[in-house]
Amino acid sequence: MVPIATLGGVRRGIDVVDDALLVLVAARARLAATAGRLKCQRGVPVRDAQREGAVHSRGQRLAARLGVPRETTRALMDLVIRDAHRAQRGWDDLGQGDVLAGTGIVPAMTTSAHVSFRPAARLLALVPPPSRLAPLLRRLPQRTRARLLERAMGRVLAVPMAGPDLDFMRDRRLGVEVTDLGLSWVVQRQGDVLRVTTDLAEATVRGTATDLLLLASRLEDADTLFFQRRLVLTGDVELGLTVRNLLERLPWESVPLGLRIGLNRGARLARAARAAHRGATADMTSDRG
Ligand SMILES: C=C(O[C@@H]1C=C(C(=O)O)C=C[C@H]1O)C(=O)O
Repeated sequence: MVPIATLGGVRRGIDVVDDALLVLVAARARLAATAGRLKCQRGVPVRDAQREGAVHSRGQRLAARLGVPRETTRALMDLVIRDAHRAQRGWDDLGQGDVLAGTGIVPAMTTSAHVSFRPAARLLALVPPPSRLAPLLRRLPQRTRARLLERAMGRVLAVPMAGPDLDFMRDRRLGVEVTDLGLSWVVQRQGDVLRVTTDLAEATVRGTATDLLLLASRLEDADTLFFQRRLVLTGDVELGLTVRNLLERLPWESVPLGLRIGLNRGARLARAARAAHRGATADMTSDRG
């Protein structure tokens, strides 16, 4: 029998998620401190019940799509809003923004609580790069990984599959290789579904997890990614070019909204984390130099 994921492996996954949660909570508090400073400078009250209501509603809308219970969402949003108030303490106590406005007097907190993008970049640099997640993913049995990819492709490509766009994929074998995760699959259209097979690929799309996610979420277009060679096609040229053309004109609006939002946020986070990692590496190099 194929072993199911181990408890130790699952717990390492939970640790990664917990780390990411705390990084996001810290980033939110810093942004809230900046919002507090800006409101104080403009002379408007730091607390804003209307905005808090909107924050709760947005959270509930996304939670409903993701299947997160209402109560969990309510409690979580309450907690982070309370944390924002804590981060804004000082601006709130001044409560005299309108008095200070126009006087040229800048409260001391402007400098101490000032939030630049560098601390945000430092926080993002804590998000584990895909290469650190690779061992975790590789622990999943091959069959589970294959089913996950089949389900993801099934959802993203449901509409083009129903039309003629993907007819060319019938009985053709396309490889997908995620270089930094050390993972690869060969996909074949069988009937009206895409299946992962153990046969050799005729053509392969290769790229990092972040670049493939940027492609899937449409934050960067296929043309740019291939032109800059961040995505590379190898093997059967004709099949490769057909796939490339298809990627360029995939009907993005046909992807379910919840999935589009999830992909978009995931891709943005991955891109920002990658930029932060590169920045951190550059910093370390220049510190040494
Ligand atoms: C961060 C802000 O300040 C406060 C904190 C909020 C939050 O945590 O979302 C929302 C409204 C304000 O009470 C803001 O006005 O955006």
